[in-house]
Amino acid sequence: MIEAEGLTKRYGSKVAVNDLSFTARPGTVTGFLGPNGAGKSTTMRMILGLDRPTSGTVRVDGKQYRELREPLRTVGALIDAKWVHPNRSAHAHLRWLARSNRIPVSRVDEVLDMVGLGEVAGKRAGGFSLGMSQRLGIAAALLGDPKILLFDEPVNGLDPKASTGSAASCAGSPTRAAPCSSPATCSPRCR
Ligand SMILES: Nc1ncnc2c1ncn2[C@@H]1O[C@H](COP(=O)(O)OP(=O)(O)OP(=O)(O)O)[C@@H](O)[C@H]1O
Repeated sequence: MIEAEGLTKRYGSKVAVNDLSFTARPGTVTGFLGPNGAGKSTTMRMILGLDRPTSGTVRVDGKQYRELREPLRTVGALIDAKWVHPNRSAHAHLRWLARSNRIPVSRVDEVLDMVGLGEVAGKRAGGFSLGMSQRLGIAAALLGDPKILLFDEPVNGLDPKASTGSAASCAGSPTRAAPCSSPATCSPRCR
């Protein structure tokens, strides 16, 4: 579960997120909807401790992200698919993530196969297309088999087959709309 209370982020005089409160409950697909610049990515970065709120709190399973001992086992995230050292192979990138969270290295091969990158596991991530990078980011999010997955525009660059695949798996999930607490935030039913 993710719980935000009065979450606010200002960059100088710019208010990126204004007094946002919401609960993203287990077994639901919760979406952040809003125009460009509405504060969706900033909200996700605050959930993951990559941005510090100006005020308010956000907790993942009752804790701040930085308090999670092996965070990849609780929450898997894809925020920026190009955040990978370009000279590392897909396998090497996932290996260090796995080791940092005491995840068996055997899991690296599993998630690479899941996202269809098994055949290019040894290739430099810097040479990947956007869609391949997105797949690698999704593999990283799945690495710790977490209960919570947090994705920022995950189908950017994915081919129709991959995009439809994610929609199909979504269609089978139990979903429930959570209350909207800000114009920029709501929880649509999975379509
Ligand atoms: N590091 C930063 N420094 C200054 N302003 C920032 C910073 N990060 C984001 N902003 C500003 O905060 C606002 C919200 O940005 P954010 O990236 O969260 O929007 P978004 O809803 O994810 O947009 P998009 O749909 O285009 O991805 C924007 O006005 C943006 O310019």
